[in-house]
Amino acid sequence: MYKVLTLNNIAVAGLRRLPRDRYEVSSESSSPDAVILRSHNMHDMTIPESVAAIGRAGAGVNNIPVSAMSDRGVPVFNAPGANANAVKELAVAGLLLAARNICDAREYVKSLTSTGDELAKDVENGKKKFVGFELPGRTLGVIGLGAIGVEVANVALALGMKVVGFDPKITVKRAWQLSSGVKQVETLDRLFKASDVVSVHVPLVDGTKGLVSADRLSLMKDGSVIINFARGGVVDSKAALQALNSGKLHAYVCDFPTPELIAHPKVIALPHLGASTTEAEENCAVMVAENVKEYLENGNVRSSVNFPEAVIPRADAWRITIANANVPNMVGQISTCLAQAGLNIADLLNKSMGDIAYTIVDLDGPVSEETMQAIRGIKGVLRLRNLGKPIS
Ligand SMILES: NC(=O)c1ccc[n+]([C@@H]2O[C@H](COP(=O)([O-])OP(=O)(O)OC[C@H]3O[C@@H](n4cnc5c(N)ncnc54)[C@H](O)[C@@H]3O)[C@@H](O)[C@H]2O)c1
Ligand SMILES: O=C(O)CC[C@@H](O)C(=O)O
Repeated sequence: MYKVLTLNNIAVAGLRRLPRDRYEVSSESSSPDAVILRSHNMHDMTIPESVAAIGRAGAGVNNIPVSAMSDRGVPVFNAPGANANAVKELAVAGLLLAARNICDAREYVKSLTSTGDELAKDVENGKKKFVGFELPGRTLGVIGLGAIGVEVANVALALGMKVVGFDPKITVKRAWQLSSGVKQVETLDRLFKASDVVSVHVPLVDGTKGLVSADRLSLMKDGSVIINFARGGVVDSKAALQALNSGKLHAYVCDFPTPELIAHPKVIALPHLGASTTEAEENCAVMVAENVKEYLENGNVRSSVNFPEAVIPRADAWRITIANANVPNMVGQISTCLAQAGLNIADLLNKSMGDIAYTIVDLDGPVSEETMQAIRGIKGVLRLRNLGKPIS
């Protein structure tokens, strides 16, 4: 029986992918084989040694100690693209909320107590305070052209906007998806100078902390808009508040409220709602449950943020998997241990990503505990798993 600890509500459609005859899924477990979560902060918890895999039912992994897990030979899986449409739709909604002053206008209408002709007068008199702007001809700058950024850029073009994008590490897959109408800019400063609206879609890592800074905001035209459905830390919120006060910014739309942001009348803050649709929650849960199951049962790695993609279809063989430091002669030493035990290798795959290498070995006989100990003793081996024969 595999034990899976859930740290947030995970859509039932995903949990159903973990059959009850083989999986015990619970929100309390002291020795789980895997953890599945959404935004729970794992940095503050002690992660049991039993954990062999972590699955993030979403895109961002800044709530998970990924580097510490790599040191332990534990893959962290996420669900790339599974919530991109949901975030795109909310980013576009945010753009329209800001452009047409919809939140303030709604507040105004809610405040009206008049009726009949008086109400009609209040409506007509009040609306001049909420005159907005239209999108065609305005420029949207998209920072981060990944699963979400590409969708936001493409839909903005369809709405008649000019779109400029910045992503020095755009993948070939995303470049193919990006409309040819999106203009690439070479530097962030150029993007800020060119844009009426900037939307950020980058992960929160050291290099993106405070990326939307006072200096960059100062390059924008007066009355610009920042949209942040990435992470709170990507925008220097003090600088954003100052820019709102000076009129440099017309609005700051963000999914990550702080008391200061909530208190400001020009901030449109939402409760981390980007991925909160039934469809996105199900897509993420299904993708991550499938990938965690595939790793637990077959050792295959798909969509991990710290492990290389590594898949060997399951044959009628005994399988071991080894996560190790990406240094020379590891496969040689592992093969020697197996040869000394008289085991014949039927198939072997060795892949690496950064400092981590991962090896799947299919053998024509079972691996004894003694051989497992010998492999575990090789310097650089981080984690060894004996998966036996496939579950029939
Ligand atoms: N509000 C929400 O509910 C919600 C939902 C999903 C994702 N997110 C956030 O959005 C982020 C992006 O999601 P995604 O699915 O598009 O991820 P993704 O990995 O597909 O795309 C991220 C892109 O950012 C680029 N990038 C990284 N650093 C950059 C930098 N300094 N400058 C420019 N580009 C840079 C990468 O090359 C990549 O193409 C996630 O990491 C997460 O933090 C929030
Ligand atoms: O799980 C959520 O609701 C938010 C997910 C989102 O922040 C992500 O990074 O995918």
